[in-house]
Amino acid sequence: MSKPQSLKSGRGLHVVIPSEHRFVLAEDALSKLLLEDDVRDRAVIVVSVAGAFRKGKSFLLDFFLRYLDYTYNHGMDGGDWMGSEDEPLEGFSWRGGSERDTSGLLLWSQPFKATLPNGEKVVILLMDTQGTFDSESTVRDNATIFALSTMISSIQIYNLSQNIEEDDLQHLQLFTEYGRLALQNSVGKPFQRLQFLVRDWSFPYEHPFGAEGGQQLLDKWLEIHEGQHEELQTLRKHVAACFEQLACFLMPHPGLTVATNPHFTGKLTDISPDFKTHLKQFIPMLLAPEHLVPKLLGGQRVKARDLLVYFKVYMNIFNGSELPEPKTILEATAEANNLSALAEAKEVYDTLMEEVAGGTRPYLQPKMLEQEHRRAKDKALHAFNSKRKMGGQEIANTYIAQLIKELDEQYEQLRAHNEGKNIFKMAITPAVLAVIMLLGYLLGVLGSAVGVQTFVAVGQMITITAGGMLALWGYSRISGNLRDIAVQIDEGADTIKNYLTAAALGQVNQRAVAAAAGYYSGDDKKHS
Ligand SMILES: Nc1nc2c(ncn2[C@@H]2O[C@H](COP(=O)(O)OP(=O)(O)OP(=O)(O)O)[C@@H](O)[C@H]2O)c(=O)[nH]1
Ligand SMILES: [Mg+2]
Repeated sequence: MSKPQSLKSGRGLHVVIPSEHRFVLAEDALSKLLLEDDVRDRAVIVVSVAGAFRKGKSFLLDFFLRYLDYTYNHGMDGGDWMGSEDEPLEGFSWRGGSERDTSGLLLWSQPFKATLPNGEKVVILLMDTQGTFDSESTVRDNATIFALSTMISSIQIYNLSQNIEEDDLQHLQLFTEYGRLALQNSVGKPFQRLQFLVRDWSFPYEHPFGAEGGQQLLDKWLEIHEGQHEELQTLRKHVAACFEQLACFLMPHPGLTVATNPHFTGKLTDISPDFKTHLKQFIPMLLAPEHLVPKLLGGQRVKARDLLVYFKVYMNIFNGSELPEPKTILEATAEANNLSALAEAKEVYDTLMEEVAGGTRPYLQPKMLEQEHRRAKDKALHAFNSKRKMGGQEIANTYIAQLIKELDEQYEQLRAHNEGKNIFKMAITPAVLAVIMLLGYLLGVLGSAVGVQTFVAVGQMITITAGGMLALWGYSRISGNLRDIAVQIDEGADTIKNYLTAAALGQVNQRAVAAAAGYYSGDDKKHS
């Protein structure tokens, strides 16, 4: 048998390192740890502790280390694994104070080799995590660390202070949902065991310290009953659907020295006996050989060398651009408010425009249509602005810009649709072009009759050009291509039509004036 390793020679190995709100995998360190000869082919048990910062996570893990060292490095069983009364607590870095300590993810540099009751050789890895909700981390940072540690571990300990509260469950929902997205098409429940651990539990007269009281409290919290608001039900169903096993343990307060004395070094003498008693229950409950939970993915045991691959894949996903950005509750609510106001404003616009330019309405003069668009747009903007929204004007402004863009696009479509209704206009362009062709032809005939070749050439050119335009216009109208050119031809034909109409009317007027003048002069003669 190999010589037992000393805990003192181990250390917390930084395997996921934060860097400017992204996380970097320390691949070399992780490979060295997981690809070691007698480790790589063993199934892994990964025990992680996660939760809010400054709540004694690393401190707790150092007691895990003592138990694991005693049981698996020294092969001892049942005795006093906690160590001597005045030995400082060492291992993963922990300390008092209000500033966060742990960053990223750490694994203990010495994997503990264990044998399950069925003879299977496994390896236990302890994971310490960056606390959530410190002043430096974004929602995305918190979600990434929590989700990643939940995905990698077979037991995730959710470390809570004093009680389980609704927002603890809401954060759990947000973070596990983020992890579930990253796992994509996993079948069944995506994660294994979630162990709630309530620190400083102060109501043992309601639910006693330990696993039983914890289970009572957890059952109460996760209960779904009739009349409960749907939102609360969804949250509870989500938590239950994410984990294979859920459990809870209530820990007593460790005493004022632990909580407040800056010179406290972790000596057992300074810790309340109640706390130590419950640590002695809690830790073997998770780490004794018969309670170890090997890491499973897709129903298969994960070996240490596989874990390395999973780390790499997950890190790529979290650092990539596929996952949506997790948002603060305010951001998400503001977005929802603004989106619903935007939808209502669009409805106002659609209803007003439907009345004047809907499918069953006749063709409308473009100028009138534009006026109606302006009016409906103003009303829509007014509807958007008068709706109460969270998030302030700055966020609202981005949605106003989006609303204006969408309404203008809608107007463009209505305009094109309106043009399509103008049958008269559809007939004008080919008629004008046909008249021009005819005029060109007549000019050619006249030219050859009087023997002026220039007239013949100009006439032919006019006929050919007008014919070409007619063909192009027809092609565009049928195929929908070259719409700009067709619109220009329409405009040109319209101008020529107006000019010809004006000219013809001018002629008619002149004749009428002349006829009237003739009538009166004839009359005069008659009357004279
Ligand atoms: N009240 C109370 N304090 C505790 C408990 N366990 C440890 N502490 C104290 O909490 C402080 C923080 O301990 P850490 O283990 O560094 O806390 P952490 O959660 O790892 O903190 P971060 O790494 O910053 O997230 C230390 O002063 C511990 O003495 C507990 O059960 N209750
Ligand atoms: Mg810590």
